[in-house]
Amino acid sequence: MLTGLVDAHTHPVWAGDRVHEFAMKLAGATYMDIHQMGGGIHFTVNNTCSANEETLLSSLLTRLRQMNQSGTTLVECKSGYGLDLENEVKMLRVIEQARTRVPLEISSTYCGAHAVPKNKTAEEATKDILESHIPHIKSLMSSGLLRVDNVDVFCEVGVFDVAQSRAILQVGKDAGMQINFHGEELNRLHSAEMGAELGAHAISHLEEVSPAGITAMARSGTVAVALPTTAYMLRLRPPPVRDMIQQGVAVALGSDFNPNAHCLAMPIVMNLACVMLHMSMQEALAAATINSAQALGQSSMHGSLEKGKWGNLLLLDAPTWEHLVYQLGCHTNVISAVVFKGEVIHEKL
Ligand SMILES: N=CN[C@@H](CCC(=O)O)C(=O)O
Ligand SMILES: [Zn+2]
Repeated sequence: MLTGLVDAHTHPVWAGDRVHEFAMKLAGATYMDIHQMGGGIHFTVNNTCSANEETLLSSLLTRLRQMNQSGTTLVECKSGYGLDLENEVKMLRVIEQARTRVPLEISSTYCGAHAVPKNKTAEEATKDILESHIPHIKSLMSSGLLRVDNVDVFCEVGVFDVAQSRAILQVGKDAGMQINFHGEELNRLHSAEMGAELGAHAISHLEEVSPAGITAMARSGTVAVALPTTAYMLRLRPPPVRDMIQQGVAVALGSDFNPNAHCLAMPIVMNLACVMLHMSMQEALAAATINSAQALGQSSMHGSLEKGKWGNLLLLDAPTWEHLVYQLGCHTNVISAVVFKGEVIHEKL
């Protein structure tokens, strides 16, 4: 028996797959080549803006149920393929509706600063987010129509710079959201230091984090969310997880499920973390449970089997728990049942 898995970073609300971009990347295109050509996030934004709420909800529920069957009992879900206020709120509403339809806990994230919309500069988009998006979302939160747990930005060259990201994250925090953002993925911008200074709960990616950034995160108690599927798909240098652990940073794991990294299964992520990020199986288990719960500010009720916490657990059909990590791609055979809040919600056929 193991505690339920916690997926600390996903983008599960979208329409239109990007299998054609997988082919382009295999032929040598980089993530940013495709993004700058108007593909990548922009391709998904076009398709997601054209989709209605019912279509988005239906595909989201299918994805969440697949996560359930792979052992996930708490998952972070981002908006970020709307970019304009109307479509960002549409995505957040879809996530809100999913909360009562699937037996798993959702931590929702407003990620309106996921890319710069085609008709705006980054500066204009930042102003729009600060003056229009966040105040509107805050009012929906106050009136009980939406619960939004986290605020996110993609802080990257060609997307939002450190000053713009700082402003968005601070205003999101002031509106009652936890700071949890994409930093130091493709270029070293020292956003880890900025996030630590703002008291970020978590920073994801961190492939390019500096030693000073690691020290700052250790000091502020900011959780590092490592995303091995992204480093694998994009053939990036993996984040320096060993240095982080040694410096006392809690490392969590996320599937980063999105049209670029189509992986819903935390046991696969744990295997990749062991091989690519040099984590032990015990470290990967802590990262995919209690540390991920901490990244989402939910470790008091999730992430371990303890008196007073939710009864979220996996029953395994294997000689030892390590088989969940070791049997790459066979996790649905290894998991014989998933229990959420004390109820069996999935059983192996
Ligand atoms: N890096 C930014 N965001 C996502 C990718 C989203 C996409 O490519 O659609 C990530 O975490 O990997
Ligand atoms: Zn992401």
